[in-house]
Amino acid sequence: MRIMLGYHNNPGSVMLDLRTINSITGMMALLMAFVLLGMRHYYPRRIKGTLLWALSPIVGGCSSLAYGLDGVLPAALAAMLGNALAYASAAMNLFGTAAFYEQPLNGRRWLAFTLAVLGVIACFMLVWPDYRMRVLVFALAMTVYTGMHASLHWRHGLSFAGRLLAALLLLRCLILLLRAGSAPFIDAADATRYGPTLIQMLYLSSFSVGGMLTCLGFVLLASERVRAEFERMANVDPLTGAASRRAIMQSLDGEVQRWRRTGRVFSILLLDIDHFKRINDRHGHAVGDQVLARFADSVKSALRSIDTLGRYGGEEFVVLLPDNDLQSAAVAAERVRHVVERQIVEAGLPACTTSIGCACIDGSGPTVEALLADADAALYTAKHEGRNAVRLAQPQAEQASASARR
Ligand SMILES: Nc1nc2c(ncn2[C@@H]2O[C@H](COP(=O)(O)OP(=O)(O)OP(=O)(O)O)[C@@H](O)[C@H]2O)c(=O)[nH]1
Repeated sequence: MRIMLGYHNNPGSVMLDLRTINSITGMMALLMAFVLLGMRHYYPRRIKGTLLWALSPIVGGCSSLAYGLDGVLPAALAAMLGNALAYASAAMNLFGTAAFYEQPLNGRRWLAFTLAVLGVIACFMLVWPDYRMRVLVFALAMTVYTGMHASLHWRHGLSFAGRLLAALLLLRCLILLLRAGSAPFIDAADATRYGPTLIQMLYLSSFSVGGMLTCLGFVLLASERVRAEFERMANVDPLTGAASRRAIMQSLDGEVQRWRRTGRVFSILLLDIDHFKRINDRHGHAVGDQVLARFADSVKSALRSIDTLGRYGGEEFVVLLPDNDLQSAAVAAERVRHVVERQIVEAGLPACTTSIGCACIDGSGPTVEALLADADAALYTAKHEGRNAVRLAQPQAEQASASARR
């Protein structure tokens, strides 16, 4: 089937031919590449692969240029250079994606594969000149690259952008297979890069329009990751891995709402490392940081998976214990106190203990602030009575009569 893409015999109309469309989309892909290059300066360092993604369309553009040097350079050299750069561009996309999802890929194996493919294409160019075989081998090898790339996005990109990229790349695979399947029927005498057949048009568009959409997908994917990363940074304390103060306060608020709706009680523990200032003063701030991180790990190891540890500030932490009354919270607190005391020494860090105040929503006021104030009062008692101890909040009526007695 042959199609005509543009007619210029009507002087009033402006029609674009395939070459123009390719040039425009190629330029847009380059623009996306520069957007990615610019954006990556603002990405957290943990986001990998974006440099390779940004370089890929640039190398792809060089590949098109190299094909266009036919006539300036010997035809075989221009074609081989174009092919090599096209594979380099595909490899950059593939390895960029592998780095983004932190999936290992064997670079040597892919290099060997690419060199073998280029060797075979060179043979069909110089030893047994056969344009159809060159098209077949090039398209099949590119299908392998694109298929692997699509499968990475399919398996690891569970977001909208990941799925979009997987679908785009699968479509490109299909077009490449069509191109490979049609290779034996190409009219070799008439074979030009911009030949006007439908498959040729789809094939070239899969590189130009498809390349531009892939770049757009990369920008979306990276933006999604940046948003998730910032959310994680806002919700997780970087030193200890515990929930940030903002996140734990949100969890406490949610738990109070749940209690109001369902009546299911919960308790909190307020923990404070004893004489932490001394550890800093004697061993230095860096060791103090290690103690804090180890402390958080130890507390987490003594909790259930549904409990949440949050850093309240400095060396003070809060634990949310869903479905716990005050007595079971006290049992959990004793377990935490023992585990912390043992594990920090076992880790080779300066010995330290913790004081813990427990409060239950049932015995406290019906707000997060009242609950924290009760736990704080219990913690104060634990500190006051010699530290390394667990104390329970007194029900408010008892507190009132106790302060009246004082
Ligand atoms: N290394 C380190 N120290 C911190 C951090 N945040 C707070 N601190 C230190 O924690 C210490 C808290 O000291 P204090 O509030 O006097 O309490 P303490 O020495 O633990 O005494 P008690 O609570 O009464 O047992 C201060 O020296 C803070 O500088 C941190 O992120 N890293």
